[in-house]
Amino acid sequence: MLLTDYLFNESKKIWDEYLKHPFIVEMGKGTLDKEKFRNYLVQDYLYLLDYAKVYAMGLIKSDDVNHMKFFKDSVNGIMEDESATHIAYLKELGEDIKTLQRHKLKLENENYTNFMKSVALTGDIQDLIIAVLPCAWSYYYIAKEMKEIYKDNLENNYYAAWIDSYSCEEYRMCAKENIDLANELCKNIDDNKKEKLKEIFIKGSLYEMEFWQMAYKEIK
Ligand SMILES: Cc1ncc(C[n+]2csc(CCO)c2C)c(N)n1
Repeated sequence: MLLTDYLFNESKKIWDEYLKHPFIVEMGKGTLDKEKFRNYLVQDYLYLLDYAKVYAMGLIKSDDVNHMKFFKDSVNGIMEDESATHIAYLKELGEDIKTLQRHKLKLENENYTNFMKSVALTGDIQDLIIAVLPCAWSYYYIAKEMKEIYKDNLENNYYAAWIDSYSCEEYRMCAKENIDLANELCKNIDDNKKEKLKEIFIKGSLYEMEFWQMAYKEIK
């Protein structure tokens, strides 16, 4: 069995809870409070800056030129393409884009990015790719499921562009490249390492849930 199939099975319960989370359900129905969405995007913009640093560390820890290029291209994709969807929504919501990076990280956000940065600094390249995988993969999983569950609700849904940006073919490929690299880098691991990687993957999946919870629970 592929390592990523194993990790998916071990975390599926958590991932299916994402789909029931009120933030996701209300986005799907189009009823989510726009102020909550705006605060979420500001936090997520800051999150992406730290996330890009983790991929930059992946480049440093790689010893294969194709892997280096993957991490380089990922930094670019995160800092240009993904941030662009955030910025388009944030502009429309009246947020001042020039001062975005001055916002303060909320605790749950900081805990999550500190976790990934610490794995990136103290672990090996296998630990690193597994720490970022719930992030790179779960958004595709969520958006793809939302597209099906809420298919009759998307025409005039304010959040349809968000759902589209994470369920589109380009993003499917992005998630797949991360999954494929994880399987390639981890193809010769022993059972101890597999157990360690499972713990990293589950922790990342739980931090993703905390992020949705953080986004939903407070307006500011
Ligand atoms: C909290 C949080 N988790 C995951 C993503 C999704 N995401 C972040 S970077 C990236 C590209 C993968 O290389 C993707 C899909 C997000 N935006 N915010």
